[in-house]
This record gives sequence, structure tokens and C-alpha cells, in this order.
Amino acid sequence: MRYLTAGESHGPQLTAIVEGLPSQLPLSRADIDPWLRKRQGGYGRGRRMVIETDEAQIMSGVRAGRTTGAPITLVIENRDHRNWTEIMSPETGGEPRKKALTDARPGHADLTGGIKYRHKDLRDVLERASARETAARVAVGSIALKLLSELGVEGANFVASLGGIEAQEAFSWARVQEIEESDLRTLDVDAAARMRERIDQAKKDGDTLGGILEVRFRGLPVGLGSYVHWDRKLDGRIAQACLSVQAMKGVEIGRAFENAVEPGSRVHDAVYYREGTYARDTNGAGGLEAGMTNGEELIVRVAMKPIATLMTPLPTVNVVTHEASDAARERSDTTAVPAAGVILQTVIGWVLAEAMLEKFGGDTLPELQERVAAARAFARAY
Ligand SMILES: Cc1cc2nc3c(=O)[nH]c(=O)nc-3n(C[C@H](O)[C@H](O)[C@H](O)COP(=O)(O)O)c2cc1C
Ligand SMILES: C=C(O[C@@H]1CC(C(=O)O)=C[C@@H](OP(=O)(O)O)[C@H]1O)C(=O)O
Repeated sequence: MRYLTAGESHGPQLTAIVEGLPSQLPLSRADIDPWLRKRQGGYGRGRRMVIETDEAQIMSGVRAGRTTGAPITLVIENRDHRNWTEIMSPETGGEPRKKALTDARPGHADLTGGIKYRHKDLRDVLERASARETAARVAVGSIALKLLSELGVEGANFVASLGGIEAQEAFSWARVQEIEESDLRTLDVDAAARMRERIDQAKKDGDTLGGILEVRFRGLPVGLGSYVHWDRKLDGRIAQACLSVQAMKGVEIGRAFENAVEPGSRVHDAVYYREGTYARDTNGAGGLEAGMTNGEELIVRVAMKPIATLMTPLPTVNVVTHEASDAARERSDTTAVPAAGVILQTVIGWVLAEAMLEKFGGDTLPELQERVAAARAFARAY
């Protein structure tokens, strides 16, 4: 499977082409749009999310509610584009353009991207560096999640901490709906209230906040990924997918950083054979051993840095005059931590779906389902 996305943050649309999915997968906009809506949510986002109502148009590869096996094209309109038509026009004229950005924002792509691609209007950098692009990735990843659900795999994501406030309430699969209903994607109502206050304060101060997200998947068959080559190790591939999301700076499989200070006897998961299957009572490995799924729940934690654009700006340099200045202030999110969990679940879902197809092949969903069921039976009896 592979996909490409294209589109600028304030251009007319985002486009994605997805290739390699099996045919006969039931698929409609109802499988994609709820993920786009979730990605737009969360306390602390800026006014852009009021302008956009993201929806994916399926332009190819699906007919009568099922994938045909042909490439799938998805289009998501940028409603804000109507306010940017001249600024974003591909035609010449109107230079220098309105909304040119020359005061590089520390922490964003501006300065390094400008040097690399030789732009002096840093808008040419930020338009594609922007996390607007994640709308396309979430649409693509939601198709992967649909495929996984047809194979008995289920995922969830939640905010583990935001702005230094930790959610204490333990995650529970039975309470996923409550996470969906929380504007901070957490089960801890008390922590959510304190997070809201901290976001309000950060906004007043012209500051921004980061946090830690947790993504889980259950129902994964044993043996996705492989130990035989560096680029087939699933832990590495999951980490790459997570770190490729804007502002994600650290990945942890299971409780990796806590495990690092414990002796092995308290970290590794003893194995038993009970009721006709292999079993572990603990999951310190977070579902991965030697780059392969081991059949336990996959647990991935990801650190997101605070948003780079500060309304109380940091010192920077104007890239045209080389004079000291304040970093540019663009309309911006105070935090996007809750949205990030949604993005991470979909990008990890893509990696898992890809690993499923690698192991089990299959041009059609029924073939894939038969093979996954056979592999599950084999792993139990092995
Ligand atoms: C959902 C989401 C929303 C974001 N919103 C903003 C924003 O409003 N302003 C901003 O400066 N950065 C925002 N970012 C982060 C930047 O896109 C990111 O920091 C920048 O592209 C530089 O890349 P890096 O942080 O991965 O190094 C957002 C990231 C995500 C995931
Ligand atoms: C547009 C989205 O996020 C944007 C990501 C972003 C950035 O710099 O990454 C900057 C902001 O863009 P704008 O200045 O247009 O408000 C966010 O709103 C989105 O998530 O759909």
C-alpha cells in the first residue's frame, strides 16, 4: 500500500491518492468524515477550525459502497481558500504578495525551509509545512482503520497529559465513548477542568502548550512486522509514522522510559499457556517484541511540543533585512494536543494495515479475512 498527499493550507484543496487496498472493503464517506470531524475538535484550537467543516469527497476507487481495487482519490476542500485566492494564486501578478511572512517563527519550518528552498516569502514554506496536511493523512488513515476493523482490530487514542497536567484515570476500552465526548479526549474530568484553565491562561499570556498522547490497538494478530531487517521492524515503522506528524518529538512503546530504570525481572512479561492459547498477565512490552506484534495490546505514547506560533513572540530575525524583530504572529492554535491523538491513531493504523497486507497479501477483503483467521488459529495452537 502507498499514498501521496498534496495541497497547501490555504490553497483550494487537499488531495490524496491511495493505492494497494484490497477490493470488496465496504467504504463510504461515513467511514472517513467522523475522523475528520474529530481531528478538528479539542479545546484550545484556533479560529480556523470554525471556518472549516472537513469532508472527504471520494473521487475514484469506490463504487456502490465497496473498494474496487483501483486507486482511491480523496479530496478535502479548504473552505478558508475563498479568503486567500489572490494570495495563493499560482499565476504571476500581485508580487510582493499580501500576507508575506518574513519574521521567521522559532520552532516552525520558516527559517530552515526558507534557506533550503530559497524562499524569502516564508509563506511558501509554511503553507505546506502546516499541519493542515494532516487532514489528508487522517482521511487516508481512516480507510486503514476501516480495513483493520474488518479484520477484528480496534483502536483508541487519548490525552495522557497536557500542559504538564496528567490525566490520572486509567484507560478502559469500555469507556472509549466517554473519551470521544470529552473536548480534552480524557476520562479524567478533574484533570480536564485543570487543562482547560491552563489553556485559557496560556492563551491570555500569548503562549502555547504541548502534551503526551497515548494510542492503543487491540486484536492484532501475532507476527506483524519482522526482526530480520531494520526497515521491517514494526516498532521503528510506527515511530517513523508518529514522528512524521507535525510537532511530534518523542515516541515511547509501552512504558519504555519507566522500564529503563527497572530491572528486567520487573519489566518483561512472563508467558503461560492457558485455555488453549498463549497468555501474558502483564504488558511491559507494549505489544511489540523484536519488531513484531506479540498479540498483546499495542501501546504507543507520543510527546507533542507546544505550538510554535506565539502571540507573545520570541526574538527572531527578519530574513529580508537581517534586522532583529519579533517572530510573526499568525492566527494559530493555543494547543492541538487532543487533535494529535486522532491523527496518531490514523497514521499508526496505516502502518498496521500495511503490515497486515504484507503478511497476509490478498487482492480482496474475504481472502485477507480467511488468512488472518487461519493465522490466529495457528498462533493459539502453536
Ligand atoms: C493538529 C495540529 C495543529 C497545529 N497547529 C499549529 C498552529 O496553529 N500553529 C503553529 O505554529 N503550529 C501548529 N502545529 C505545529 C506545526 O505544524 C509544526 O510545529 C511545524 O510544522 C514544524 O514542524 P515540527 O514541529 O515537526 O518540527 C500544529 C500541529 C498539529 C499536529
Ligand atoms: C488548518 C489546520 O491547522 C493549522 C495548522 C497550522 C500550522 O502551522 O501547522 C497553523 C494554523 O493555520 P491557520 O493560520 O490557517 O489557522 C492551524 O489552523 C488544520 O489542522 O486543519
